[in-house]
Formats: sequence, C-alpha cells, structure tokens
Amino acid sequence: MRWASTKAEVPTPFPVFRDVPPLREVRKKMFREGKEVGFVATMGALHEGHLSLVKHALQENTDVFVSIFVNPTQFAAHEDLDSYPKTWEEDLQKLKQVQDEHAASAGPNAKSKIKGIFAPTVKVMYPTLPPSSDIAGNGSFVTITPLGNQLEGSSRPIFFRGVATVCTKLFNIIQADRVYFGQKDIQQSVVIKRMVKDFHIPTEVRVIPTSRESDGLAMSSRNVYLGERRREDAVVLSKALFAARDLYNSGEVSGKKIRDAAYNVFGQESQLRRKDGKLGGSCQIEIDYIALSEPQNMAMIPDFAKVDPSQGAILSAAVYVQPVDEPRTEKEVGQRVVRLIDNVILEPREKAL
Ligand SMILES: Nc1ncnc2c1ncn2[C@@H]1O[C@H](COP(=O)(O)OP(=O)(O)OP(=O)(O)O)[C@@H](O)[C@H]1O
Ligand SMILES: CC(C)(CO)[C@@H](O)C(=O)[O-]
Ligand code: BAL
Repeated sequence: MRWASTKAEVPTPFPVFRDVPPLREVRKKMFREGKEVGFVATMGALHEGHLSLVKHALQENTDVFVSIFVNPTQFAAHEDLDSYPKTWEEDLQKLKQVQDEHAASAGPNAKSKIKGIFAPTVKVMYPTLPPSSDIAGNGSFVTITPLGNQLEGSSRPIFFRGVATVCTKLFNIIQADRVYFGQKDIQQSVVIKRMVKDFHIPTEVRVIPTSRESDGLAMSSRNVYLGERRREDAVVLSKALFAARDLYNSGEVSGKKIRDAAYNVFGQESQLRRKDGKLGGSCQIEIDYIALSEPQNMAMIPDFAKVDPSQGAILSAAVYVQPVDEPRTEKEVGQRVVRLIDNVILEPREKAL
C-alpha cells in the first residue's frame, strides 16, 4: 500500500486530490492504460452503507475514486451544512480497511484498488460564483424537473438542483465507467439516472441495496444526531415500511391499503408507548410523507389506484424526529430536529401482459 501525503506531516493511506488538474493527469494516464474506473460520491462521515458502495465498486472495476465533499448547494439556509458530521481520519481508515479486505479476497478483481480520494474545496467545485442556496440565486446549475420537484424535492426545494449540479461536476472530473449510489436515497438515484441519460453522460449508474442496522434502521450519517433515546424510537420508520411491504407481498395491491399499513405502525407505536406511561416514546416523530411511486420515474400512485404487480412500486417515507420531550442531559437539551428518509421496493411479482 502506498501512503501519499498532501501536507508533509499528515500521511494518508491514499492519494488525496484537492484540485482538478492533478486528478485529470492521473485519469488521462488511466485511459491510456485501459483501466475501468468506479466512482463513489459521498459527503463523508462514512458508515457501512458507503463502504458497501465502495466494495461493489472494487468488485466491478480496476480502480475506484471516492469523493468526500459536503456540497453547500444542496443544503437550504436553515439546514445542517455547518454542523454536518466530519470524520476525515476515521473515513480514511475505514476505506483502507475495505481496500485491505478486498485485496485479501479471492475474487476476480482482487487487485482493484482505491486510486484516490477527491476532497476539493468549495472554491474548486464552484470556481466562478460563491454557491447559492437560494432558489432564485444565480449560478451555473443543473435542474431535473419535474422529477426533482416532488417528494424530497417538495420538502427540500433546492436539494436536487444542488445534487444534480455537484454530480455533473464530479462526473466530468472523474469520468468514471460506473458510478455507485445507494438505494437509501432512492429518488436521488432516479434523478442521477435521468441526468446521465438526458445529458448523454458516458457512465453506468449502479444502485446498491440499503445497509441497515440490526433493528432495521437505515444507516445514515445523520443518525449520529439522534442520541440514544431517539435512536430507539426512530426504528418505527423501517418497521412501518416493512409492514406495508409485507402486506403487498401477501397479495394486496390497493395503494391506500398499502400506505395505511405503514401509517398504522406509527399509530400503534405511539399507542404502545402511551401504555408505558411515556407519551409518544421519548419524542414526537412527524411524518413528512409516505408515498407510493412507480419504480422508473417516481410518478406517484394515488390512493385510489392499484400497484401494477408486473411493475412493482417504491414505497418511500420521510419523517422529522423532534427533540426529546423531556431532556435529561446537556446533549438532549441541545438536540436538533433530525430528518430521516427510507424506502422499500415492492418487487414485481407477475409477468407483464
Ligand atoms: N444505508 C445506506 N445504504 C446504502 N447506501 C447508502 C446508505 N446511506 C447512504 N448511502 C449512499 O451513500 C452515498 C453518499 O451518501 P451520504 O454521504 O449523503 O450519506 P448519508 O448517510 O445518506 O448521509 P445523510 O445522513 O446526510 O443522508 C449516497 O449514494 C447514498 O445513497
Ligand atoms: C450524491 C451526493 C454526494 C452529492 O453531494 C450526496 O447527495 C449524497 O451523499 O448522497
Ligand atoms: N444523503 C443525501 C444527502 C443529503 O441529505 O443532503
């Protein structure tokens, strides 16, 4: 393993690229050598979900780039840009471990490696104007509508503009054969697929299943905001989605009944907690949306309609986890609202006519 360093005193397990030209140089050479490049875009604070994308990328390519960049243009002014978790050293160690485990495996691509980490500054990524978080703000942006305006886009109006813009830049810089995205952010992966198609970007978009904690909670960098007691309550989100998926798998196709099965779990959970004498668990969990959509374009399936079993559907949800009702510690006093998202795929189970 080669240890490179950007600052003489801080060795890193992989080359770290802070600017575009040195990465382009390396990439040019890789084109000449016929390398196959995979790319994983992240905002850091890496967990098993991110690592699973990197593992898939190592298995399917000769070389992998990972980006760590907290992209300001996808955060609204009231969101958590300034407090977004940063764990740079741990991130590099986790990536090194993944690479070492991959090298020790007997798979066909065991020689693949993480070629570098792209960790640019905001100025490198937005060279002309300071990035705007304002929907009417000036700048060079990529918008994917109406796909990017619904569901997550309806609650976070500048989110997909920011994601599509930064991913266009990242894809232009890395020029990967394959890019890897997580199913946890399913609408994001559909937006990226649409962007790649509509802008003729020469890359394949691979979507990797959601990694979950043992109780079902989808892994997310933002889970660290929850703290112990809200972490226990947050499992209701995956429980609700799994209950709705079970109902679909038992043969139900009514859009309303499937969504109701998810809503009912939220209702039951707060009832159960009331019996314990604890009103609504440690905190209130507000449902932002529970939505059924068509798998290819995320078009909403209304309550009066049925899921087409030959197509299947996506059931996605977002919740706001409020601060604990009765804080017991300093940390709990300072808690912020945490927005969590998750989804399940209702798999096609009949052949199309
Ligand atoms: N649990 C997970 N399973 C699989 N992929 C995931 C998971 N969580 C995140 N990813 C994927 O990792 C990539 C980078 O995501 P990101 O850095 O925003 O992490 P995150 O955990 O989703 O953070 P956040 O808490 O901000 O949503 C995205 O493609 C995302 O879908
Ligand atoms: C794709 C992404 C890295 C763009 O900033 C981000 O939205 C994320 O981490 O999912
Ligand atoms: N995982 C998507 C990035 C975000 O929520 O900002």
